[in-house]
Amino acid sequence: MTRENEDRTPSDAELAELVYGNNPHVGGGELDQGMVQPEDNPAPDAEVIDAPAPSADVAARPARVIEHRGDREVPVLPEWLTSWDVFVPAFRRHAKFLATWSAHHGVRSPLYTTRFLGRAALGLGICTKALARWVLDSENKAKRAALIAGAKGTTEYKTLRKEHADGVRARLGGLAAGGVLLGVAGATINAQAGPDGLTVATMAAGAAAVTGLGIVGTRRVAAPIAETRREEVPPLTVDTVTDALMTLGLSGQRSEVRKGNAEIKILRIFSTTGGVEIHVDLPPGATVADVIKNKEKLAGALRRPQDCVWPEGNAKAHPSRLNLYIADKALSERDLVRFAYRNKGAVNVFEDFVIGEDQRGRPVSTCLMYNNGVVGGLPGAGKTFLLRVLMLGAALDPRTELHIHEFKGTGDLMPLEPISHVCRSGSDEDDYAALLADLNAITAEMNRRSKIIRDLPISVSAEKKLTDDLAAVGNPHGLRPLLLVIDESQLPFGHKVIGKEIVEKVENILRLGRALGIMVWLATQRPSAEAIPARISALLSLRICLRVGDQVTNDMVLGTSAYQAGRRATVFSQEDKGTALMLGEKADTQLLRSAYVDGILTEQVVARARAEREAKGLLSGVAAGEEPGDDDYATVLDHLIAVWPENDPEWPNGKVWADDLAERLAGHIPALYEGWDGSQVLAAAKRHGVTYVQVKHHGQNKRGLARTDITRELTPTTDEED
Ligand SMILES: Nc1ncnc2c1ncn2[C@@H]1O[C@H](COP(=O)(O)OP(=O)(O)OP(=O)(O)O)[C@@H](O)[C@H]1O
Repeated sequence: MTRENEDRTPSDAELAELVYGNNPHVGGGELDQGMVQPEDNPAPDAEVIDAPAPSADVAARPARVIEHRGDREVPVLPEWLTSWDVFVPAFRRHAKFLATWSAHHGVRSPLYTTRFLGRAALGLGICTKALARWVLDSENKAKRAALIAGAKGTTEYKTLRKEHADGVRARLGGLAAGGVLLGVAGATINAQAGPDGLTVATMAAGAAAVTGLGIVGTRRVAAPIAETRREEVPPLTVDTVTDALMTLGLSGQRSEVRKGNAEIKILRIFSTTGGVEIHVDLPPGATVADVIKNKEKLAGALRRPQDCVWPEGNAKAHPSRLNLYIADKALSERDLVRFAYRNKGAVNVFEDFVIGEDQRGRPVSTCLMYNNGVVGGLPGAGKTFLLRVLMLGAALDPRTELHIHEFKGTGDLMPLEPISHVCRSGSDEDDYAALLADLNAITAEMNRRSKIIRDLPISVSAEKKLTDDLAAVGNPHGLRPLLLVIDESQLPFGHKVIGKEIVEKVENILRLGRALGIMVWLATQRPSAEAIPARISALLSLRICLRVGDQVTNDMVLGTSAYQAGRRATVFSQEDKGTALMLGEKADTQLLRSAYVDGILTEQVVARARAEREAKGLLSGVAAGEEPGDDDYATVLDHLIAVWPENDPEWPNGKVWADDLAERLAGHIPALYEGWDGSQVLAAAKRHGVTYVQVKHHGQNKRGLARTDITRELTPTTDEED
């Protein structure tokens, strides 16, 4: 629709008024980045369709575009002079180059000297020959010979010969005079400065002569004296970077056109911590995502390993502003990342804490509270180490209650037992049962918290969630942050008997526990649909993907189409241990090199954390000796015998229905067996080699177990006794 008052094209003055409004800071001709330049964009000839009429109100407001004028400040000093972080690495890099360059050529200097003397000898030959030719006027020899041949027998012949002889004599005289002059100069120096002065002067003249002759000889040979190492890596100049970006065919919809490439603008190239940074404006139509997708090609074109080339966007500028960071060292060649809290420092789980660094060595932080997460990666990629970093962060907030279930069975997380409420390692039936029991307990705690928080007045709990203040040490409701960690989650989730129930319970905790201060972290080496069922995956807000083998696994951890979008943890090599892509903390994926925390350091930090918990009376569960630790190796068979007397009067034939046994177990250790039915008891017994039997009782025939089968299984064989 065309409005009445827009039937005519606005004049330049009107356009300027529209754009500037009455902004006192913007002068008449000061249109800048993002603004319409009247001379560049003459008023359109066509009708303006549906353009809003400038109401007095709008015209009075400065146009929105003015807010995006860009940075008009010009840095006074270069960054390396104002930033210690930039200066030190740049200085180190140059000093290292100078030192290695000097050593390289110093070692070869005898070779260079010999080569130069050889070339000086060649130069001497060249100069002597040239002098002889000058004295004998060899240049004109052919011309002279022709003249002389033509004038043979005439007086002119004699004249010509005489002229030549005179010329030669004169030049010889000149040479002799030069010699005499040299002699006189020598005698004068001798008289003035003595024999030592003469020696010095002779040597200086000799050195000058040898240098001169060497230069003459070198010019003839046309090969450099010094051996320069051919640079494998081209320097980062405007041309090399532009050429490399050109290979990506950025704005070309049709690759043969690529006209936008002409508009790649390199804005700055400068040294920064650990490398070089390049700011680029990509051609219109291309975005940083296009470059990130083609990182591999770009690295190839820059002749650098992929993990040295890090393209990033600059959200503050515009989607086509590329900040390209080229690291000096590949990730795997860098030093291990130190744990920021190794010796001192506390963590508040409601705030960010440092878990590692990124490709530029900048600290990477995360906040555990109100987040649930997953760590995925191939075996040996560094999952357990990463989990340890997260758990130590939680441990250093003495309020946090740790519930650790590690199903790999290697005890990697057991160093955290002294501060944990629950800490188990292994994948026996009782470990699965213990997880289920713990999930039940956490669910009960979750329900308790939800009631407490619901009943709190708004003035105390405005957001109706567990806050830092509500969880303060000594709060009357016993509210504490709670961290549940399940390492190798594919095992309990895939458990034939109780797997489904575990998944349901975890899903429920993920869904409702977040706001109530319950944080869940899963780790798996097989991030398949079984390891992280879709309903659970959808509830995980932080995703950390270490090295994975294929696109499917990559996308399981980082989300659908992550691989397509260039977020590829498949590019990490075996050496990139502890290096991951992290999604969730920022709008886009972040690279994370996690801090290196081995068993010894874990123990040290745990000792510190335990001391603080002890001092504040915050030890609970296994750490406080309230629950059996994981050195209780009893299995379901031991528990069955405990509830099954040898001569059970009710079951005289030594066989009992499974349902009855389930009830007895639940009464004996409710934390483990609460809610079990007969089939779970039979499945658990089967894992320990005891199969079911049919049991007739009171006229009914049901599945059950025979006590003798259990005792046989529990009796050590002769070999074991040995
Ligand atoms: N952040 C790190 N920096 C350097 N090296 C690391 C880092 N994290 C782990 N590593 C190295 O990688 C090895 C394997 O780590 P980890 O045990 O965490 O792997 P994993 O993925 O849990 O393996 P698996 O799935 O087999 O249990 C460690 O022994 C350690 O040497």
